[in-house]
Amino acid sequence: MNEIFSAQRSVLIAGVTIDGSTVDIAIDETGLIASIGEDARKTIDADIVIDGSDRLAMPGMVNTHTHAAMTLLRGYGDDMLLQDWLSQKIWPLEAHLTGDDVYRGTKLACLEMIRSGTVAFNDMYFFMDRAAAAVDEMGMRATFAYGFIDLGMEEKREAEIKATEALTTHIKSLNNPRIQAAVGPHSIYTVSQEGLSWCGEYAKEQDIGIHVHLSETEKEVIDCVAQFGKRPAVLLDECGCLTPRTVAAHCCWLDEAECRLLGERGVSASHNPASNMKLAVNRAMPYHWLKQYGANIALGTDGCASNNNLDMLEEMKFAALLQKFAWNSPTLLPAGEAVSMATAAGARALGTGPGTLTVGAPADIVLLDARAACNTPLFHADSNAVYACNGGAVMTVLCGGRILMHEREVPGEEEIVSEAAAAARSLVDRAEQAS
Ligand SMILES: C[C@H]1O[C@@H](n2cnc3c(N)ncnc32)[C@H](O)[C@@H]1O
Ligand SMILES: [Zn+2]
Repeated sequence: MNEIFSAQRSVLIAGVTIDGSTVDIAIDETGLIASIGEDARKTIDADIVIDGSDRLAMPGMVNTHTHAAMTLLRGYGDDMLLQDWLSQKIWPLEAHLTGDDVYRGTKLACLEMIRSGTVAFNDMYFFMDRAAAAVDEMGMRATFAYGFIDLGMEEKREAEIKATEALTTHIKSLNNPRIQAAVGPHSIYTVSQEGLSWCGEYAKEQDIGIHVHLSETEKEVIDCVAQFGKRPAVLLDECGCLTPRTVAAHCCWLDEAECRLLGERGVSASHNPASNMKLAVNRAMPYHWLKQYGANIALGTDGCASNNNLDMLEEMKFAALLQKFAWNSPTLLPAGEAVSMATAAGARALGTGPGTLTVGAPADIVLLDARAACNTPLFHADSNAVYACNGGAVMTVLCGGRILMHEREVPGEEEIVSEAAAAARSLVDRAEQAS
């Protein structure tokens, strides 16, 4: 059994169901889908054969907004207002984080994501070299941005610039096609205009993406208009931070003109419905406007302290339900669109491929249990995936043709869990001793 996890080999998924038809998926040793069809098994002499009977194949999911190592803060502070939650609970604890904590927390996050069908994620946090090491070991894809926060102080800005440059240099030196760097200005309320402009220019110069929080709360918009006389998306745009490689998380309080601006700039909006409802930001991302103006609308969970898990199957349901409820329209964001947000749109946001099960695409593939209660009866696979199932229905996960989980087994799981639990305990102890 363990052999199947070890190395990159050619793989045949035999007799699996896609869109109601039974097909084979052949994956070559470079990790690409070589053929899909009734006779795909004849096209390769596969090293590994996965039995696809009783399995539904879907593209691997992409979580476009995470703070992965915040798994260690799961349940540490709940049921609070965003500003209080960040300033009273989260930031004081994060002040004690170490690189080892981030490594262990990110391993736990990867484990959780793999177990619920996610193959790639867009991360903003600290000690990102250690997060990258965790992702490399787990075999996933990720984009890493150092969370740039200067609070308007020039001295701090210099330090954040150095940290951003160091991370970019480090990630580029890894030369790992699964791991990318991005620039991570935290938000317009934690980064000065000088800082934002530096981020925009640096991303352009380095030819990398931008990962930012945008219009999460009404307070962010009101304060921005009072201070700068313009709305947050306009400010970001003037600082060069709205690009086709920008992922803007939340986007709850955008007005129609800002949605048009995001569409014009080709920005990806990451919808984070569970976090938004938990922190009661009190407005749902205007999906209809973003769609109308052609923004790429993807999906994310946010960190585990505001969700409190990383299950993208659950997140699809939250997205579909929140949009319908908030905009009073049961036809808004149907199941098929929710699946596209979690797969193709996410892959487009991070540039990891088409995010579809097509010949030539990276073999980022999830196999769901067709026999699970949540998949019974099976009238519409997308409907069950979005409205009935959660990550527990995920049986097998491949990323770039490599098998990361098979029949719900992930190598090293027990150790990852126990080390993360110990790291979380020790982090809280250190913070409490210091206070
Ligand atoms: C990268 C930084 O972003 C913080 N962070 C985590 N969740 C949110 C959120 N919903 N809104 C704003 N910031 C957040 C992390 O706690 C870290 O300090
Ligand atoms: Zn966030």
